Amino acid sequence: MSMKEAEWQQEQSRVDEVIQKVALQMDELEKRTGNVRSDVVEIRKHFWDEVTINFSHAEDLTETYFSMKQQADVMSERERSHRHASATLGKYRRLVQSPYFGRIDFVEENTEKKESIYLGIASFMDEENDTFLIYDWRAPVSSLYYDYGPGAAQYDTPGGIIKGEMLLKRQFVIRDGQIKLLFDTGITIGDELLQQALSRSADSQMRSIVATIQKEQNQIIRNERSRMLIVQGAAGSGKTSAALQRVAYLLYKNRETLRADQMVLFSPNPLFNSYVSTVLPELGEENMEQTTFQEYLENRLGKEFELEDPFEQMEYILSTDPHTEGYAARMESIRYKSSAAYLETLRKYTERLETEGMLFKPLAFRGKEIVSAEAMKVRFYAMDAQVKLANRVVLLRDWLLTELSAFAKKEWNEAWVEEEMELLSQEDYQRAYQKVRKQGRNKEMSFDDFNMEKELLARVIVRERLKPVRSRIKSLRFVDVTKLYRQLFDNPHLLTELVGGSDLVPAYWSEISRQTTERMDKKELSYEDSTPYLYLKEQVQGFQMNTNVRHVFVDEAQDYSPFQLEFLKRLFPRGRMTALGDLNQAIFAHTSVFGEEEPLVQLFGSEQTELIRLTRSYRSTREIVEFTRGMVPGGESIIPFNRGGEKPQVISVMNEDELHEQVAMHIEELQADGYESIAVICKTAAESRAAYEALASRTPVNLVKKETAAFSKGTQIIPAYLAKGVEFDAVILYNGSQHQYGRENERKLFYTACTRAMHSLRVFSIGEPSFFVTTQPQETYVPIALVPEADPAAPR
Ligand SMILES: Nc1ncnc2c1ncn2[C@@H]1O[C@H](COP(=O)(O)OP(=O)(O)OP(=O)(O)O)[C@@H](O)[C@H]1O
Repeated sequence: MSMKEAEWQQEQSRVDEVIQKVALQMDELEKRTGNVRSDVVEIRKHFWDEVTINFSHAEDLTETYFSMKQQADVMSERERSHRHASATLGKYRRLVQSPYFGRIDFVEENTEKKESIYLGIASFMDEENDTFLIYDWRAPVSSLYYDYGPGAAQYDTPGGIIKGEMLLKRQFVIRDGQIKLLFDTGITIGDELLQQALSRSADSQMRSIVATIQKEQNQIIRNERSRMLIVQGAAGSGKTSAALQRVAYLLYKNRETLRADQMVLFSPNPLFNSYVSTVLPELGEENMEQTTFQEYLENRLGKEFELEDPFEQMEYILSTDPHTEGYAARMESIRYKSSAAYLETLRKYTERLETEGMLFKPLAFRGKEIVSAEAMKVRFYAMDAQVKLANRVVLLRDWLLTELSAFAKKEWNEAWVEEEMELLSQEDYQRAYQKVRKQGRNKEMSFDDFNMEKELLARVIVRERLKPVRSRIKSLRFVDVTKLYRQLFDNPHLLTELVGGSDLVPAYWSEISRQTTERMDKKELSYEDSTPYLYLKEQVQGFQMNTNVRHVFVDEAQDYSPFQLEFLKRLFPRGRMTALGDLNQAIFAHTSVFGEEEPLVQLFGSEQTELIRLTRSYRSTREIVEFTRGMVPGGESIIPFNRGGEKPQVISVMNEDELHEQVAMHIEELQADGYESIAVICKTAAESRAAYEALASRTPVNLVKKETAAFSKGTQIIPAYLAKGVEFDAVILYNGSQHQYGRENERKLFYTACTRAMHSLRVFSIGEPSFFVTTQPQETYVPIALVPEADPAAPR
């Protein structure tokens, strides 16, 4: 037996031994959870048997309360331990299949003892001698595996840095308890394993990457120093993967203090949420909260306005002829309203409102004015100017509530109240009467007194009718935020003054103003107006904050305006932020925060900010990276992971019919080659729909829309902006012609679409391909021109 075989056998016997021990503990735990489960069921069934119920006297009531509480506590404790045991069981089930993926032998400085550390997705302890048979990949010592090769090495622990020497670094692939692959490796996590991981077929769901985390990704995962961590990484460089492993790491490291619901991920679309939702459960952790910025806006403004979403905005930009009237103004409007300059304008505007210009809506009831807008204004500006705008609004609210009470008092004796009293239905009367009785009891009034009863009934009626006014006051709706925002567009002098001179007013301002007010008249807000509007609203009505959240992850951060990130910072004042993005995939027309690093760094200040760059691209084959990297500035620094495949094909056809015939043929060819996830990526939703209609009769395909919640199996037809963050085995770019992608501002969208491909990329075009393709070096792709077949009858 060779040395290698002997080692292999030794390792296999260790695997067998560990699995046996895990299985044993699993059995015990299963029995225990079974018991706890039946306990919980029993307690639920007999909950009321154990509770003493007696409502006759005050003491009995107290006893009943404590008796119920005790039962509820017992039950929730059992439920908690049941939940915990089920989670552990889930981990053990995974461990018996594949207990670990790595081993390091390490000798700590100044000691002679060599320790072999095996790494898996969860720790496992030998109960007989209290030693770890498997270390969790997130344990402090495990970072040695990701950061070093054999030689001098060190790792951080809560007690300080531990130095020593790594003697061995070994990797395993274990499936169903059998070692399938075993090798010793140097500094990087073996290319062989990574090759294996990356040559697999793309899934409709993302997978965890714990066995092959790269050194620079490990820095993202374990970073705990900075308040703001910016990750700028090429397409497919593992930003999303690193972010998700980071969530798992933080949950492990801070397991006593941090819960999954204290972390929130902002993702590009709902489809993406479902795509990444399996990674954390696979690692034995609960999913963090997931949302989109649009969902947040809807939640805050959806009742007041019909909000345009970012995809509708994209559709407009991409499918409208740039010569159309109003197009240039809209583009400028999007650019300006998403810029830091506009944020500054709004800041100045609110500063100005501190001394003048607040607008209020009068309070009225049955045609009578309770408080006029003017009176509110006078009262507002009579307050101490040092008090912040939003705080003054709260003071005004309190004053309005007292004014309302005074008004109500005067209404009690009005004729309409008497009339209503007479018209009260039996049911309403009873209800009002009950209320009166309740109040009467508190005030110890005699109900024989008819007049008193009448007066109380009148009060109830007035209070009921004034409810909408009261709720208007309480929710601060007496401030006319809509008009305050509109003023910026209704009054050209105001903007000139705020920006500091007419030469600084954005181009097309009068057209921008017309478009904005026209929309607002219809109770609509464009996507570019929603965040600024909400910002102004919060400046005057006070900020809503979420102090529960500790970590905010912003994926595809390049699609956020400086405005939006500023917003997220305010919204989560106790949260650290991890912003992951790729400037080259900034598909929106607005200014990107990743455009320059400066504004992003300024968000928390350079002291509290750290920037990590990822330049290795793992998703696509070397050929696809070599073809696509030339499309974007700085692309030459993108390093492909060395995994080969076919060169991208660029196929030109004559017309739509031919396009559909060819695309359908290629889908079938790719399927025959074993590719399971195939995407036909289109420019817009409109083009996707047309492609679907033409292709569905030729081959089975699914149409992905913005509402689609999860991918179904098979071939997807999808607009490029919804394919963000997602990947496919093979990508067919539906029509990458010069006609479709001839504008410079479509470059990033085109690049984003092409970089979704893992193994195969085919770009079709009706007629000449886009200049994004034809400007690439000839040797990076295979051009195929399908010209009409020559007529055999024609003379040669
Ligand atoms: N260390 C790794 N080991 C194995 N696979 C990896 C590793 N890092 C990244 N990958 C794989 O590379 C692919 C791209 O990763 P991911 O989606 O996280 O990249 P991204 O930077 O977010 O991409 P994009 O910006 O293009 O959306 C995924 O299939 C992921 O599993």
